[in-house]
Amino acid sequence: MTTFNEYPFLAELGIKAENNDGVFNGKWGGAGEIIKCLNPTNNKVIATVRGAAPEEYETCIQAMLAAKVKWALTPAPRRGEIVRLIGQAMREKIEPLSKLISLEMGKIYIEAKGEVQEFIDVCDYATGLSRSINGQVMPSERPNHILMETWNPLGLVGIITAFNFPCAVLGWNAAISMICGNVQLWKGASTTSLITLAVSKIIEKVLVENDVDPAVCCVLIGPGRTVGEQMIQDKRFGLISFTGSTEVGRRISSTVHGYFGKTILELGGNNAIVVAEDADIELVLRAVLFASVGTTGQRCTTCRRLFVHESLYDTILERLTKAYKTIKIGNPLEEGVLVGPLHTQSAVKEFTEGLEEIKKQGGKVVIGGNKLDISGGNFVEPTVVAIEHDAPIVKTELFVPILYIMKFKNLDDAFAWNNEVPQGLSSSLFTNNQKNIFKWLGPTGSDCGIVNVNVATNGAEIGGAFGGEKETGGGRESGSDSWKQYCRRSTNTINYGNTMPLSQGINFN
Ligand SMILES: NC(=O)c1ccc[n+]([C@@H]2O[C@H](COP(=O)([O-])OP(=O)(O)OC[C@H]3O[C@@H](n4cnc5c(N)ncnc54)[C@H](O)[C@@H]3O)[C@@H](O)[C@H]2O)c1
Repeated sequence: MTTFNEYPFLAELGIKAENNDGVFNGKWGGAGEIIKCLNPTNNKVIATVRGAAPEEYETCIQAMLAAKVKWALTPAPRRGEIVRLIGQAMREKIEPLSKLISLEMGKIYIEAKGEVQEFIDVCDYATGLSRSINGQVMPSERPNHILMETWNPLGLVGIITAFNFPCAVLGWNAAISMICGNVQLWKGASTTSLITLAVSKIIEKVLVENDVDPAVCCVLIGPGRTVGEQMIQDKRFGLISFTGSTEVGRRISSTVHGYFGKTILELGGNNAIVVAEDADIELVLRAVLFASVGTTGQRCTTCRRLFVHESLYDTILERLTKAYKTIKIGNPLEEGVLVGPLHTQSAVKEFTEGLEEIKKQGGKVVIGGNKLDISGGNFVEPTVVAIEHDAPIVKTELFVPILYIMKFKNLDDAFAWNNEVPQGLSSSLFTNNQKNIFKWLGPTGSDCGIVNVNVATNGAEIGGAFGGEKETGGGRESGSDSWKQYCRRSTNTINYGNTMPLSQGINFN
């Protein structure tokens, strides 16, 4: 028995109560394991999906290979128009899709809607970009020669995504990859299979209605250990774009780089906010609350470490504690709720075991710290812990709403603490002092991929390149020049003269 009938919006997205097909190779199928899609608010089954059987993998690859050339030869602005129509189709389904994201992933409705909006925004961005992806022309040292570069598609792109952004991360990748002329295979997290299905159906409809081979966007639903492994070991992919944990990212890096394949790796974060002596406290409090409890602490950019100047520490701790007390925890589809459940029961275990370890390492719970018994779901209290900056646990990413708060005297120490962890995704400094700002942005400042001032660590806009350094993987997605990663660059020298001068003045006669 599923709880499907309680959610009328599922039918609007083309989802059935049982045995939804979990493979799309231009046609829908699925002959593998049955996946039960759970609602983290009560751990009841919403619907079931039949995942991919191992042999169905090759049917996707063959369909993609068959679709590849025509798509690569379609003019980029036409590809951009298709992406625009996908964005439009997502706009039309924003309400049911956002409800599904809340239901299956567990984030609150307004954040889910923001996630779909992000997908739409990146489609609009990619549409514009489809008329401006360009190479350079450089001056040649030889007479009657032109030196330039061209950017061509990579062919097959594999996109493996995490549970926490089950819709937007596909958009970041697929919209840009499509305008670059690639065909894609998407494997979402199996715990968010219904979202993968719903988004794929929206894309399929646009492709079919516009006479594009729907195998341009194929889908395989199934676990990482089967489907994911098949993808990362397949040299036919020009790129594997992976979003997920550093642990799995390490496996992907060693496998794909082992055959000199290309990757985009968007891995774990351990993000800090540094509050300088002259910071605007009102801004700090608003930013810290959103950054530490938003998405129940399950954003890669969640603020996990808060370094506060000693002169502000007591005030900030007191006001933050007050604010934490007012947070409404509950069903993410209910208005007014700010914190939904954790995504899985194993995340609840990570929370409780994490807190035990924190206490062993000298951490003191200031507020929160408990598992909550609400409707049989995966609820926990957002938690603040006072601890030393260099406790080993502070250097790991616990993917739950636990915020570490630490006091500093000297801003240089706080900058060093920001950089002392293995991860390097996002960081923010709160200050009104321009010397602090430029130091933070400069060579001895934050070593992260995202370095902010007076805004939270999370909530990035799509126009910038998103990603991080060190164990966050080094990849960049979405805006700026991230599109280049979805292309093969060639440098071209063209001789339009009648002689053969050699570079570096070499005379070879
Ligand atoms: N840097 C970023 O942009 C970013 C964004 C979102 C999430 N994340 C990170 O993702 C993590 C949370 O997500 P998660 O728990 O879904 O991560 P995860 O690593 O457990 O899973 C991510 C994806 O990898 C697949 N996978 C697992 N094993 C695989 C294998 N051997 N081969 C191929 N694929 C495999 C999973 O099925 C899933 O689709 C956190 O660490 C978070 O910081 C990073």
